[in-house]
Amino acid sequence: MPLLGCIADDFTGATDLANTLVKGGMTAVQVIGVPRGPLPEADAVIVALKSRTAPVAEAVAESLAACDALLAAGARQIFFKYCSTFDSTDAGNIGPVADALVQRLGCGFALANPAFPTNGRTVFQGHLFVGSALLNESGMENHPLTPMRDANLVRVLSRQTDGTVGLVPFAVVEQGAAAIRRAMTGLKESGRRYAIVDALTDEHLLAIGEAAAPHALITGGSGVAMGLPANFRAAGLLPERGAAASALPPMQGPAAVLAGSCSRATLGQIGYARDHAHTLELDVLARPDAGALLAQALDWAADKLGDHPVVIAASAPPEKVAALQAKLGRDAAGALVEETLASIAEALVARGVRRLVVAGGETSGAVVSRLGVAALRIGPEIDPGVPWTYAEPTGLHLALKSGNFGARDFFLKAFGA
Ligand SMILES: Nc1ncnc2c1ncn2[C@@H]1O[C@H](COP(=O)(O)OP(=O)(O)O)[C@@H](O)[C@H]1O
Ligand SMILES: O=C(O)[C@@H](O)C(=O)COP(=O)(O)O
Repeated sequence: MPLLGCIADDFTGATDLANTLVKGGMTAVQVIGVPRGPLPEADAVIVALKSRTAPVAEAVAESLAACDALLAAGARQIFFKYCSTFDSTDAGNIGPVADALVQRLGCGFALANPAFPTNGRTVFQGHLFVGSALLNESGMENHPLTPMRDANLVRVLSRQTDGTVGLVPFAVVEQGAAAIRRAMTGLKESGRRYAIVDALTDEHLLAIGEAAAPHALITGGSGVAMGLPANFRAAGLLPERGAAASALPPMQGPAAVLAGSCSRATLGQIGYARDHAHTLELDVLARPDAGALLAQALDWAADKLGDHPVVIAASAPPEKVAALQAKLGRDAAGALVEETLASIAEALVARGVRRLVVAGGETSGAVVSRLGVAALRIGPEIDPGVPWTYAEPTGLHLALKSGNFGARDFFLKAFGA
């Protein structure tokens, strides 16, 4: 019976959250899509949805179905995981999904906190920073699907909900868990449905997690989940599990990287890979045809597959992304690239690839769905927020890298190359 039931709005986000919980000593399994049968045995079950950019009604319906399955399995607390850069549009989907969950759980209130200080995401006076830049000056203003043009999360979330949004500011968070809990209770009693909670450090996140122990619903990035294992331990529900929480079968076999993220970090990682691995950069704009791009990639990879990774990227800088979107429309451009990379993944696995890194949340969703993966067991961390996973029933090792995560050498380092 899971202690914590999680609903993640994309697949990389789900592994990021699972990774945090495993590091905190919980066993965690990521299931792909709304569970249809019995849930796997784990302290935390993370349902990975591809709902971040889905139509609002679909995102809400799937999230509620996931919530119902988790509650039916006995989950004691629900966590709604979204991006540490609050990826969403004014239409949603963070607000509408959170609204639906608040209503389903009858809790009237939830905190909202995307901070992830280890990866440079902090929240101060309700404003989200990426490193030293405000969110809207961090490169996220150019995201292909969810451009973030306002760093004030109170405002951003207010535009997505008919509830009201308050703030638990830094000065309160600094005082620790009891003060944070009092502030959240005060906001709830004054009619606020949400509180954006400031956090600059892991200590802040641990205090927020402790303060939220009695909450039915927590919403945020993986950072705010850091404090949750201790709550279950303090309640006598979670035994000490040590390293057993992240053990996976041994990894071996041909290696590949597929990149569909156009984030600054991923573009940098592709730049590094150019000098250290066989790297193919697909020119989707010149040839917007999934079948032709698949044929090109397979032809190129034919004599290169082996223990040293091959890297195949559709990623492009903002002006090229904008040009493809102008030609095809935003959603069709994204769907074409996702279809292309999913087909390449399927063909590479058929040709023997056993270890695969996928860069990008939407991209990972497309690839994992195509590969027929039902669940991911979480293994050791490669870089903050990105673990190796073991995909069942396919027996592949997969690392789903959030677009913005990972060091510049991530695509080599993941394979020890
Ligand atoms: N060259 C390109 N032109 C237009 N869109 C692209 C291109 N390359 C990738 N995309 C799309 O951009 C989106 C990137 O989103 P995602 O995979 O979630 O990355 P991130 O993790 O950085 O958010 C995907 O829908 C992908 O298909
Ligand atoms: O919280 C995060 O930043 C990640 O877990 C995440 O959700 C990233 O999504 P993508 O950048 O779309 O991979």
